[in-house]
Amino acid sequence: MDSIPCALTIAGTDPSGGAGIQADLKTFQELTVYGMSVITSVVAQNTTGVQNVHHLPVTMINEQLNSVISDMPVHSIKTGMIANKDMMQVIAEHLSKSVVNYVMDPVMVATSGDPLISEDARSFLKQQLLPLATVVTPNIPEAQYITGQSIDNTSDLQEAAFEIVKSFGARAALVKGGHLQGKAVDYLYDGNKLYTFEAERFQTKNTHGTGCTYSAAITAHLSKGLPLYEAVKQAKQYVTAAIQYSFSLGAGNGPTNHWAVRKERVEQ
Ligand SMILES: Nc1ncnc2c1ncn2[C@@H]1O[C@H](COP(=O)(O)OP(=O)(O)OP(=O)(O)O)[C@@H](O)[C@H]1O
Ligand SMILES: Cc1ncc(COP(=O)(O)O)c(N)n1
Repeated sequence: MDSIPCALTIAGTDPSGGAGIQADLKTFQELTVYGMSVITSVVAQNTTGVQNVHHLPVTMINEQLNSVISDMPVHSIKTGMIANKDMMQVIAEHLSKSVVNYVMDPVMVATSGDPLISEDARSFLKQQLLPLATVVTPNIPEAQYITGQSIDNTSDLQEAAFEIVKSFGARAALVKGGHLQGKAVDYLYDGNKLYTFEAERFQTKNTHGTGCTYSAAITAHLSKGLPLYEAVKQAKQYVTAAIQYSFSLGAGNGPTNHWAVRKERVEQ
């Protein structure tokens, strides 16, 4: 491996800086990983919701991928918002040739409730992209869509993690319990073992970009060569601190705080 760990995010943008490409690059930077990005859609959004979306032509997404892959070392890849099936097809072609870890955040809807991908993209994601993933990181609505089962408690979360690996072909599934009550519990199933990651729940509405931050932190740790369990463990610590100290910025759901982890490290 080259001396500098390098990670690539393929996702949409957030000009307010809380989610999407911007959240991913902040996370990579904070975790001392060299960050690179391929933009799928330019999204006019902020803490209150999505105002407009402009999808880049598929040829442009393909060319961005070629530019990065032909020249730069890529030690891990994450995908976030991929709005339509055509985009997914071209991204899947690149991913199927790649041998590096692939973290799939199956982004479907923003925290604000605005849909971010089309119906046909959802089904393509489930059938074609999921089997390529080293780990997929659905929240509850996304895990419900993938499995077709409702998730009301932690035992349903565990079942969903098993199901996504056994029936849908992801190598591992991290099903996130952020949308339940009580402790913030997530389950990772890697085909052999089920792991539990538990943290205190903070009473805050400022959760814009938590899913992006978490999956980007996992990607960063994987590009440093950490095994999956350790990468998720450290990423959970990162996202928990980023939520604990999240910013009350904007009129809606404020963003996560990427300095929080550094601040905690300094204070220890
Ligand atoms: N209020 C909270 N306090 C502590 N941890 C939380 C809180 N809300 C969510 N989490 C944790 O944050 C991570 C992201 O989980 P969540 O289920 O919210 O993902 P998501 O829905 O994809 O995020 P997003 O809000 O960006 O769409 C998980 O580890 C979850 O347990
Ligand atoms: C470009 C982009 N990607 C992902 C999300 C989801 O993040 P969240 O659910 O936290 O709003 C988003 N809002 N925008």
